[in-house]
This record gives sequence, structure tokens and C-alpha cells, in this order.
Amino acid sequence: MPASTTDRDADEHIIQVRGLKNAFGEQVIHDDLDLDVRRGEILGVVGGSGTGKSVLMRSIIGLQTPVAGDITVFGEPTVGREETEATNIRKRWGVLFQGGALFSTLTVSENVQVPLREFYGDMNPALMAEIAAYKVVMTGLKPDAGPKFPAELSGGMKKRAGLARALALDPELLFLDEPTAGLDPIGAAAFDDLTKSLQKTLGLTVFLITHDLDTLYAICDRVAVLADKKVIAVGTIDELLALDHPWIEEYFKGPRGRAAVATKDAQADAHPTEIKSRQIAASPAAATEPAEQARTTD
Ligand SMILES: Nc1ncnc2c1ncn2[C@@H]1O[C@H](COP(=O)(O)OP(=O)(O)OP(=O)(O)O)[C@@H](O)[C@H]1O
Repeated sequence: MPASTTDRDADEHIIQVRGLKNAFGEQVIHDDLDLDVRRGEILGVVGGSGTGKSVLMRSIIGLQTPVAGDITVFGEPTVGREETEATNIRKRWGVLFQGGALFSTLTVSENVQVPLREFYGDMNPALMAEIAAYKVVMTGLKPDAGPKFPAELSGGMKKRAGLARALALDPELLFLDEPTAGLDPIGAAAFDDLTKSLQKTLGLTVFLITHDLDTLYAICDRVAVLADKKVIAVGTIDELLALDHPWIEEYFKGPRGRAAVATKDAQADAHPTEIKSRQIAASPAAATEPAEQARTTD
């Protein structure tokens, strides 16, 4: 039987948010916010500090109960679901929280195994360790990172370890909250390349909160702008600039925005047949090298 229009839309939009309202006491964070995230895209989410980017992410993944509104992920409603019903949806996404949020008393391998234990507690421990080792290497860390504790890792390595944990369950959807914050420019660029490469090879959809203009230009298919308690615009950067909105103009055409464009253009000129944001391999070494190039953040 052919899929109905509704089914097709739900399939195309991995995340659908309608009429979202969030408030903490008198402070209204979101009011009548709508957003669609398309299958297979990297959606950058930007907005001034405190506009509610992280609260939006937490609402989508069920850590924040909205005052009003509907959220569907993979076509399934997530607001007000019973824990047991939500589990099947939660298995299909991975989350990298701001700062990595690794458990400091667990090794990298044990951190990566946390979601496996949560959702597949009866899995053979040797298999869990094997899966963890695979995810560690997949994120560009050396195999010997597995037995290390977070305190023994650089900032870039911690982010990769957090990403390895987010990938533990082979998710279809990845949430990244400011993944390049605190990284040096080369480490940040390498992390961007890693994200793009994972999106392509694993067919991931990525919801990416960032303040990093280089990341937006380098890897995001579309960008959603949060302001005035809503998503005021979604589109490619060119589409957003055509809107003539003062905040968007200021954000993308300010000095840092211009620097990000200049970096992108310079690299496109250097590699006219393959427009790569930065020619930095997503290698473990790159994540720990000192800064050598300019990088722009807002
Ligand atoms: N648990 C909470 N209790 C009360 N207020 C909260 C809570 N979580 C977030 N807020 C408030 O909600 C607003 C939005 O926070 P949020 O962390 O989503 O902003 P953001 O856009 O991600 O900011 P930034 O870019 O600085 O990380 C802020 O004013 C914050 O203080």
C-alpha cells in the first residue's frame, strides 16, 4: 500500500516540533516554536546565548517537559510518553552533551558501554567491550584510549570519547551540543570533518547546536535561527542572508562571519574540484595539535 502524504512527511522529517512552549516560572523560553529536521541533514542550530538552544534539544530528547506543544521523532510523539514506550525511540538517537559529560570514574571504554548496559543489560560483557573498542577507533581515538580515564585525555579526545558513547547504539540521529566549544582551531576543524564523515558514511541526521561559524559554513546543510522565543528562520546560509533580518545579517555578515567566508573561499580556491572546509584529517593527532589557523566563533 502506498504511503500516505502524512506518512511520507513524517518519514522525511526525522524531528517535527509544533507549537512548543517552554517556561521556567515566569521566564518563557519558547513560545509557539516550530521546527522540522530533515532525514540525513546536518542542521545547525544558532541563536544568542540564552535563547534556548539547549532547552530545545532537551525537550526533543525528553529531558525537559514542555508547557505546551507536540514533538515527534521518527514519526513518534515523544512528549508525555511512558518510559517504556520512549525507550524504543531513545535507542535510535545518540547525544553528545556540552562538555562531553563523561563519567570521571569510568574509563573511556566503560563510558562507551554505559548505553549498552542501559538498553542491552544482558549482552555478553566481552561483546560490549568489543563494541566499545570499535566505537573508540571509529571516532579517531587510538585503541589505547579505551582503558584511560577522562582526566587523562585532552579536550579534543574527551569530545571524541563522548561521541563514541553517543554512537554506541548505532543511532540514526545524533544530537551535538556545542561539540567544538573549547577546542583549538585545528581540533575543532578535525571534529567537524569527523562529524561530516560520520553523517555521510552512517547516513546520520545531525542536530547540531553551535556558536562556531566555521562549523556552520563547513558542514551544516541548513541552519535554524532561534530568536524571540521561536525559530525565526531555517535554510541554507545563502537563504538566510536573503531574508534581510537584522540579527541574521549581523551574525553572518559581522567580522567573524566574514572571516569564516574568507576561510571557506580560500579553501575552495585551493581545491576547486572538491570544496572542503579545511584540509585537516580527522585524526587523533589533529585533535591534540596546537592552534595554527584562525577560526571564528561568535
Ligand atoms: N533547569 C533550568 N531551570 C531554570 N532555568 C533554566 C533551566 N535550564 C535553562 N534555563 C534557562 O533557560 C534559558 C535558555 O537556556 P539554554 O541553556 O537553552 O540557552 P542556550 O541558547 O543553549 O545558551 P548558550 O548558547 O549560552 O549555551 C536560560 O535563560 C537559562 O538560564
